[in-house]
Amino acid sequence: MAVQISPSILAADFARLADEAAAVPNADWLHVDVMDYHFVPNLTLGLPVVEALRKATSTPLDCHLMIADPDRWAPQYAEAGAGSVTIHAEAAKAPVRTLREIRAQGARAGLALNPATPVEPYEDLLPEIDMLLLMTVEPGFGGQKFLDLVLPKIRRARELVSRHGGRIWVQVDGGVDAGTIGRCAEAGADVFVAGSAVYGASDPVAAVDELRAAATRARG
Ligand SMILES: O=C(CO)[C@H](O)[C@H](O)COP(=O)(O)O
Ligand SMILES: [Fe+2]
Repeated sequence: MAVQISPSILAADFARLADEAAAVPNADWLHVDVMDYHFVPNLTLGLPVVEALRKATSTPLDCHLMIADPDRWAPQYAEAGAGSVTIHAEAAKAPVRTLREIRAQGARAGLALNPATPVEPYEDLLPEIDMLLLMTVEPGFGGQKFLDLVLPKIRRARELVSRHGGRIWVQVDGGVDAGTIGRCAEAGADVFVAGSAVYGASDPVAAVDELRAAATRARG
């Protein structure tokens, strides 16, 4: 699968979200970080903002739910028109049911793992998902430093996914920039979230192009 870039609006100006979405027409997705002050010590936005953003842009929304009760809320994000909805393995109590409900609403279903959460215990869930999100920072805040210790897990995730037919995308999220994206791509990631590296750049379009080129080069 070709490299995909998903700029995170966490690093955008929340007062001008429609303009910020329009600022990256070359992005494959818009990454929407939903935080609830419970699963992570930060609060961002919820369903009404996702509904408004969906109407404001044709770029598909990649919703990353960092919330304590994804089983209750995730299907509603799919219903609101998100193209992809990702729940955290550490938070979901009924992941099989929730992932199936996301898919039943027509969205891609994602499973996210914190840096210290191993991938192997979730192998049996792979048939239920379309994307595995590997956090490369502790979730909760943008602008953190990329954690190299996740690189071996990206490799193991790519191996597992390949064994299951290679249909599942491997996404990395946190501290991804022109300096770190190559290592992620080389390890097997194919979808790259970047907040600060895109919205903190003077030319967000050029930043997306540069990230895509660096990841594509690293994959060889
Ligand atoms: O999920 C997230 C944080 O929990 C964000 O998507 C991530 O941190 C992106 O921001 P940056 O590229 O600045 O690290
Ligand atoms: Fe995220």
